[in-house]
This record gives sequence, structure tokens and C-alpha cells, in this order.
Amino acid sequence: MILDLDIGNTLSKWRLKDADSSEIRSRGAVWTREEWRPGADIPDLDVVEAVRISSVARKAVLEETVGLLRRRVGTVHVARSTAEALGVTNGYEEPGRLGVDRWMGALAGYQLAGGCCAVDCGSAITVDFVLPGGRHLGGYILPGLRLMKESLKLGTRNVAIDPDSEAEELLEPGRRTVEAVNHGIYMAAVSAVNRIYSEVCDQQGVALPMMLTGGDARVVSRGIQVPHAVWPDMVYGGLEACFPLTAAERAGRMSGAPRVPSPVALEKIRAALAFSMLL
Ligand SMILES: Nc1ncnc2c1ncn2[C@@H]1O[C@H](COP(=O)(O)OP(=O)(O)O)[C@@H](O)[C@H]1O
Ligand SMILES: CC(C)(COP(=O)(O)O)[C@@H](O)C(=O)NCCC(=O)O
Ligand SMILES: [K+]
Repeated sequence: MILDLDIGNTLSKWRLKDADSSEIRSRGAVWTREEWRPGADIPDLDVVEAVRISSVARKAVLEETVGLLRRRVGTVHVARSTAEALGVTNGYEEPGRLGVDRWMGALAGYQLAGGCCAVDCGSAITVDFVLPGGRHLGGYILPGLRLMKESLKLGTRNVAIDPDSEAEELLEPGRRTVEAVNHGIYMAAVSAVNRIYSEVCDQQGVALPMMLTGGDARVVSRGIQVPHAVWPDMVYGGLEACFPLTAAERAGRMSGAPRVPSPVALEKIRAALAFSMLL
């Protein structure tokens, strides 16, 4: 079995992948701030022959995790943000400072679709762009839905947005504090992502396929106006592409990769942008 780990600021996600069949056998998540102790939520390391890790948690968390795993598992791959990988050149002035989850997402998006807009809706919402040809432009970081809500300190933090609510409802004026907050932060997130996408596609003269991942991807997706795909395993896709272990991975296939969304015509994006400026 292969154990893939995606350690974010809120949740540490894991999945077990069968090295022979390439099937995903199980998956789970634990709070990042809690210690990794063997238990119901932790995969059984006895069956694991290799681990791949993407981590943006504090250095100490990663070191502890890697230390624990190295004692039990033969192969441990830790992803790093580099200046270049898999045909993509990192847009950061200091490439190593780009969050490795963003780098994994950008690499996965590029491997799947060529140029892309990779959006990760987690603790933070990040939006990264890779042009056809592989130039990563850099990106945008804004607070995620939960962080935005907590920062208001209005006592609404425990009332999460129902992931099944329709965007139309979430965009209406709220008539109670919790609704006003939830609708406000939702509006902030989706209008930022829509606008960022249009601005960058306009500036670069290319309509890029958009892919969304992260704990809030499904609900944010409902408010995104352009065609896009939700790809829960996008960060894992980057790990598969960087450290291919199975036959399918060596052939460039990533588990759970969606169909590539066809972007709308650039003229349409530009017309919508111009129209929104008039309002
Ligand atoms: N069941 C859940 N538990 C925790 N967070 C959730 C859950 N469902 C959605 N979320 C949202 O997803 C975010 C965490 O998403 P995730 O992509 O795992 O973040 P990170 O990678 O930063 O740890 C939370 O901030 C919250 O807004
Ligand atoms: C921006 C992030 C906090 C997002 O992390 P997440 O919300 O996925 O936990 C992470 O990618 C990070 O720590 N990045 C380093 C700073 C940067 O990318 O510029
Ligand atoms: K993430």
C-alpha cells in the first residue's frame, strides 16, 4: 500500500492506495493540531510500503511525522516547492517559499490540462495560474471561509455553511447574524475567485481550465460562474506526478482526476469583465 498525506493547516488528510491495482482503499482526516497516534483514524502502517507527503504545517509537525514514519516505512517522499518540475516553472521569486500544497495543485493541474487555474479552498483560499507552456505566474492567497468567519468574532463560528445550499440562497442578504456572516463571507470568496480568474485570463490573453480542491471546494464551486472541475484529490495528484510509484502513475494517470473542463471563449470572459465594470 501507498500512504499519501496532505497536511494542511486545519486537517491532515490521508489515503491508502493499492500499489498493484491503483485503487484507493481507504481515506480519512485528523485535525492537524492533534498528535498522530495509532487509532481508528490512522491508517495501519504495517501494510504501507511507501509514503508521500505534502505538508504546510509547522516544521515541527512535519519533522515529527516524518520521524515516526521513517522508523516504520521503507520509502518516505516529502514534496518540496522547487524552481521547476514536470515542465512547470515556479513563478515565485523564492520558489521554495511557495506553499507546497499550491505547488502540488499547480503541477497536477498542468499535468491534467496543460495551462490551468488551480484553486484550493481550505484554511486559506489560494488561486494559482499556470500558462500553457508551463509558466506558473504566482497567485493569490485569501482567508478561507472558516477563517473569515472566525475573524469576525460574532459567535457564529460553529454554524457552518451547509455545503448543499444553493449559491442563489447564499448570495441573498442575510436576515440573522449567522446568515449575514455566512452570506457575506461566501460572497467575498466567490466574487474574489471569479474576478481573479477573469482578470488574469484577460491580462494573459488565454482562457484557462479551472480546477477546485479543498474542504470548501464543493460549496465554492456553486458560486463560480465559469466552467470548472472539482478535484478533491488534486494535491494527491501532484504527489503522484512527482513521485510515481504504480504503473498507472508512471503512465501519467492520477487517481480521481476529473474530466478537463472546457473553458469559455476568452471574448466571453472579457465581455463579462467589461460589463461588470459598468455596473
Ligand atoms: N468536515 C469538515 N471538517 C473540517 N473542516 C471542514 C469540513 N468540511 C468543510 N470544512 C472546511 O474545510 C476547511 C478545511 O479544508 P482543508 O482543505 O482540509 O484545509 P487545509 O488544507 O487548510 O487543512 C475548513 O476550514 C472548513 O471551512
Ligand atoms: C497559503 C497556505 C497557508 C494555504 O494553506 P492551506 O489553507 O491549504 O492549509 C499555504 O500554502 C502556505 O503556507 N503557503 C506558504 C506561503 C505562500 O504560499 O506564499
Ligand atoms: K490544502
